[in-house]
Amino acid sequence: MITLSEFVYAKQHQFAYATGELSALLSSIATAARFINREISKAGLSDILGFNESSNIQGEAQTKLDVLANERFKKALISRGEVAGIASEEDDDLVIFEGGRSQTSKYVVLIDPLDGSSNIDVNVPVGTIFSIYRRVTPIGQNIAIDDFLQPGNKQVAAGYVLYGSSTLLVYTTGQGVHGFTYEPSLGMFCLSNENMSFPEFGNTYSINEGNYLKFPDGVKKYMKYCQEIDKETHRPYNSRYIGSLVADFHRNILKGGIFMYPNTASYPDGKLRLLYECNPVAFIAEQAGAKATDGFQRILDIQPTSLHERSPFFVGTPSMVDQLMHFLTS
Ligand SMILES: O=P(O)(O)OC[C@H]1O[C@](O)(COP(=O)(O)O)[C@@H](O)[C@@H]1O
Ligand SMILES: [Mg+2]
Ligand SMILES: [Mg+2]
Repeated sequence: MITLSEFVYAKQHQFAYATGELSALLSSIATAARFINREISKAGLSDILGFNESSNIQGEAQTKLDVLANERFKKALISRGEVAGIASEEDDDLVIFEGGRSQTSKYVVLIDPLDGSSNIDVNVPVGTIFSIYRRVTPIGQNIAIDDFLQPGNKQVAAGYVLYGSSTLLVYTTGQGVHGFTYEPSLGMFCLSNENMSFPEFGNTYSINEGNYLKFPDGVKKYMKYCQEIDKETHRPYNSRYIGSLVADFHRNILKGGIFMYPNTASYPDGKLRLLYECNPVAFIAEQAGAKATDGFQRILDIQPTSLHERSPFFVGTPSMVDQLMHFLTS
């Protein structure tokens, strides 16, 4: 078995930047993920379920696990010298690390500490999503918002952790997508899925059909297309929706398929957050041979303007995204 740090070390010559920095960053994320995995696996026996008496800047009630995961990832990233600061779904503003780090450390991390919060209390898979950039502000100056508002095509690494029937950490640095399964008796993430790639063909569509009446016409037409009977094109497709982006995406990267969260009447700009949900998942998707768009442009080319901005998100098997785009643009 090859552990995460052994694999990253062996591959470090592929990482465009200084030796060891990436493995340090990934191992701090793995450390926090191990802790969260332990808390989730025994959640029913502890008081970790339910809501905290707080809400985040998006007005969403924070679950206790949202808050715990946020604190745990911050603690793990602060303990490393490479990170100058982070932005998190659960923090209204940037978290600039002290002790000179803001002037000297090279990386910033954007994170969704707990993805799929609505599924925590019902024992359905949830995740963590992270995105890593090199700072643009010169060393010696304090990092600022511009270091975080970089387009997704500038990411140096991205990944997710899926806390499911088994726990996986999946990441990319732009040289393919690799998955590591948590081995509890070793307490380590071990290589289980090297060079992951989307199957060429997909027959699963994933969308919250409960919002059907609120969807743009193009999305409604595409859903009808998915539901039509046509043996030649393997339709009707299967409809699968877990309600945790990480879990829905992970199923599709293994089996093929398309995930869609359009703009709706309730979320005119979409629900998912560009910086710490759409961009990292889009980077992984493209590295695995898939496509990711907001319905008009490549997600990774969007120039962000605010930390918690939302975006419509369509990601998956290229032929399925192309078919959707045909309905969205015609
Ligand atoms: O319940 P809805 O509206 O379908 O939304 C589900 C989506 O919202 C999310 O839960 C948002 O993420 P958070 O749980 O991190 O806020 C996604 O994981 C998921 O894809
Ligand atoms: Mg999320
Ligand atoms: Mg979240």
